[in-house]
Amino acid sequence: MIELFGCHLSTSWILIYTSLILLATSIIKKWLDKRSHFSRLNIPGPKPLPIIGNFNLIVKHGLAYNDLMMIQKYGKTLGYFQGSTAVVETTDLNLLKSVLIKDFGVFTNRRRIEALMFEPYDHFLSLIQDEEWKRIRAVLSTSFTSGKLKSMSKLMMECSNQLNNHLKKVADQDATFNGRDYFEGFTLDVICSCCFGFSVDSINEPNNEIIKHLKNLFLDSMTKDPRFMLIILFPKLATFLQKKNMLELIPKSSITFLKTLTFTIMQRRKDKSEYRDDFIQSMVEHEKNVENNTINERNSSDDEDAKWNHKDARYLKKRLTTAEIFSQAAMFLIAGMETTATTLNLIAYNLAKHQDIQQRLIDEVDRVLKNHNEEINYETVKEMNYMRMVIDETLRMFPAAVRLDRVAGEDFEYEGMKIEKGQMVVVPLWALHHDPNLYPEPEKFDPERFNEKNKQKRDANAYLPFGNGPRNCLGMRFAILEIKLALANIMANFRFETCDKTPGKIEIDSTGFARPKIPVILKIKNRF
Ligand code: HEM
Repeated sequence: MIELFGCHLSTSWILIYTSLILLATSIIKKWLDKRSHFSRLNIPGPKPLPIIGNFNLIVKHGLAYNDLMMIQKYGKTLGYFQGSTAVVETTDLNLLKSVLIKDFGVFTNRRRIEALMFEPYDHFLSLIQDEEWKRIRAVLSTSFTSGKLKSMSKLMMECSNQLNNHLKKVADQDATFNGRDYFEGFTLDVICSCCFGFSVDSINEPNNEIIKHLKNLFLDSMTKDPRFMLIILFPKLATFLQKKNMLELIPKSSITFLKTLTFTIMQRRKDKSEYRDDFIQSMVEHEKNVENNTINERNSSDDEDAKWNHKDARYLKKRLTTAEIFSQAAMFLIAGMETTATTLNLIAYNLAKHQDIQQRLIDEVDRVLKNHNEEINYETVKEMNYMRMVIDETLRMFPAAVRLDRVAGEDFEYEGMKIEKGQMVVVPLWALHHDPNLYPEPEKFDPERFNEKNKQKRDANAYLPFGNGPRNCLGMRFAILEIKLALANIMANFRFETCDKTPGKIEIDSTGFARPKIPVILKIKNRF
């Protein structure tokens, strides 16, 4: 027993008090460091709170709207704290050019989230770094050439016909429908067919075992799932819990099931008992080319093949392991299903609200198809230029991923601001696409912003729905093709209309995707 300020305290109480004082001192010290962090680097921004940094702003306004408000308040480049993580955010077009293209050597990687480094996330193209990323991206890019996309377009059309059958039932009953359910069904079918190597009609088969396991691969984002919030706010704690098996993010049974399925499909392709024009087939063929030493720099190449893809033969001479291939198929599902479905959903909304624009699109589809025997395919949708303007403007208003990021691999100076090695740089796509200096009346749906003349006038980094530079979206041309085929097929048969449940204005939720806060309910009418 010790006497302190007239009180008798046991040794254990003294230990507890001392620990609390040390903890409080450490929190205050970290907070003071955080408060001066960005002013030291000459970067403006809001002052952080202890522990949560500026996360309260994100919770209050939502990720996308908060980005927009902060850019308006602090200028085109600012710094803030997302929990314990320091973030520099920019819509400065010159800095964007440096980060995404010119100084790609410095900004090669995205933020690495250690807690996510378990199977299948550990090999995700979007999360891996440096040499591993270069090797895997080079091999994967052989699956997204014009020739491969043309072959996959036939599989996409099968799924689009399935979607039309479902929409026809809605139209025949003069019913309303929730676009998200239908378009997610379609994009899930497309990824299963083109990337995992099997056909499915997920709207008709919601209890299909494979579909259930595939859906388990999704981590609901940011503010919805407390586990994800833990990863973002306290990455070190999340990593510790994950390594101790105290934080299960994806059921192990689903990982084992899907991995076995991929192995089986690959085996069938290798022993030639099955052939399909899909991603798995591309990977099996690549493996054969490596074994036979028949790799050329681009197995199939034309001017349209993505300009950023690595052509380095060193990387192309490597094959991917089956675990790596499974990982990429899972990544395509996560990167490609919701993004593409949301885009289709919001195109449908924009068209229902703007009947004049929808009519112009229908006229284009009818004209092109009339010239080509009514066939919707890889070539005919290429001629639908107005459709591309409608898609581009929808992705401007609602970029499916509302931000992207890079991490500085070394110290970097820009106009007196210092971006330190290890610093995460975020590009807030929503804020960029709603900048009234780049897009007057940003809330207005106006496809003319994307006619050739207007496009020429704009800086290439003012429009980034798929990112830019060597680390841009690998599936960009896949997604645009998928959307065009589905939209052409829909417009050839139906027309979207609003109903009394259609939202007057779209607001998005705080998840980091352009997910409408309330369901987009529409009507669909038969054209004939
Ligand atoms: C409308 C649909 C889509 C949108 C808006 C979209 C958007 C994006 C964005 C913004 C990025 C980050 C780019 C950057 O950091 O510069 C990205 C990365 C990526 N996307 Fe997409 N995406 C879409 C569809 C798809 C599809 C269908 C696939 C696959 C089939 C896909 C595969 C990927 C991959 C693999 C990456 C990571 C690339 C890398 O790190 O090298 N995406 N996407």
